[in-house]
Amino acid sequence: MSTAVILMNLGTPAEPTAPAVRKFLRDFLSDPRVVEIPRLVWLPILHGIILPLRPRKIAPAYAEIWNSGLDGAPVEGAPLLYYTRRQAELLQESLAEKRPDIRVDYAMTYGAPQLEDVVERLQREGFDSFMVFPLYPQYSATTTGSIYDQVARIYRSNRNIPNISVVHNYYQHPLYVKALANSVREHRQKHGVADKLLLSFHGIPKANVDKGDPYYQQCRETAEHLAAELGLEEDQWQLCFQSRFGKAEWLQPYTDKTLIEWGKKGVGSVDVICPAFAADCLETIEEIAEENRANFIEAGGGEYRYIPTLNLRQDHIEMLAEIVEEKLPAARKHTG
Ligand SMILES: C=CC1=C(C)c2cc3[nH]c(cc4nc(cc5[nH]c(cc1n2)c(C)c5CCC(=O)O)C(CCC(=O)O)=C4C)c(C)c3C=C
Ligand SMILES: [Fe+2]
Ligand SMILES: [Fe+2]
Repeated sequence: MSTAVILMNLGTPAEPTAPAVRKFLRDFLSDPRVVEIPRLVWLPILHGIILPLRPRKIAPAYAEIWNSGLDGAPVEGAPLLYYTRRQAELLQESLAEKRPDIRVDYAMTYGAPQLEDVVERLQREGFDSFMVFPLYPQYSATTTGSIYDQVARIYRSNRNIPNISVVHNYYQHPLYVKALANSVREHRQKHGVADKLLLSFHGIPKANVDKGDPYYQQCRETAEHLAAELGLEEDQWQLCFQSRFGKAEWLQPYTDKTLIEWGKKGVGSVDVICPAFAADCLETIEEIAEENRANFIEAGGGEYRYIPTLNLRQDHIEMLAEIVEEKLPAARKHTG
């Protein structure tokens, strides 16, 4: 049996242009896992309002982060795609000694490379066992759930179904919490300790959680684990949700409103970390490191410092390697 691990993230436009952003958003926002509004209501809004307008607004933001990550970090093309490809390369190197039998590749839920194409290519090369590894520490039907749908599609279109497992979540993994804590500690060594640590997770509609999505609970626990690991008191940290989209209520408290409130109260300094993202991307570089900095400072806040996501940190790659080794024990069973 030859096994391949496929790292996955959400996807990003092919180019920082309005047509490419439109194509990406059409694919992404047509997924009923992402927007659960009935199709008859949602598709006219998507095609009549969002796709004609949003790409023109968002493309310049993508142009700003293209070929440059946080603070001009060396990146080729879109940061999310670049970091995911490099994570796959570094994970391959990290596994080389202990598990030279495992191939590491990557795919995106929306845009390229598509999971189905990657699996097909690897099957042609002789791989018959796959571990799909969504780089979402917390499970949500809107993200991880779509990846399960894509795996189900591969099952449906195959007679000889490949052996595929999916990593459901890893928010409780001790090495994940340790890597987050290390990133905060290293940041503090360089910049000092801020008055507050804001943990900003990507939001989802509140109704999804009311209907049973476990994402909120997993974010809460992640925040509590990290606060405990850092020895923070209740008033030193806050859990928040960012990137609200549309008119419905999303998970609260909202990141932008919290930072404005803190600015008005004259909070002297804040560190912001985004634990739900495995790589810096538009939602962190543009929305958190830039837009929300302006929100806080314009409202009267003092210093604002963004702590990069785990990206290519060695402890992040080692965490991925550890999860792969735990889930793919070298001693093979005699079934499946
Ligand atoms: C419309 C609803 C959305 C839900 C639900 C949602 C959940 C969700 N998203 C991420 C991570 C990422 N989101 C990214 C971009 C992005 N997300 C939405 C909307 C929803 N996300 C939009 C419309 C966009 C595109 C940008 C924009 O138009 O604002 C990205 C990629 C960013 C990039 O660099 O390309 C990531 C990653 C999570 C983790 C999540 C739920 C848990
Ligand atoms: Fe999103
Ligand atoms: Fe956004």
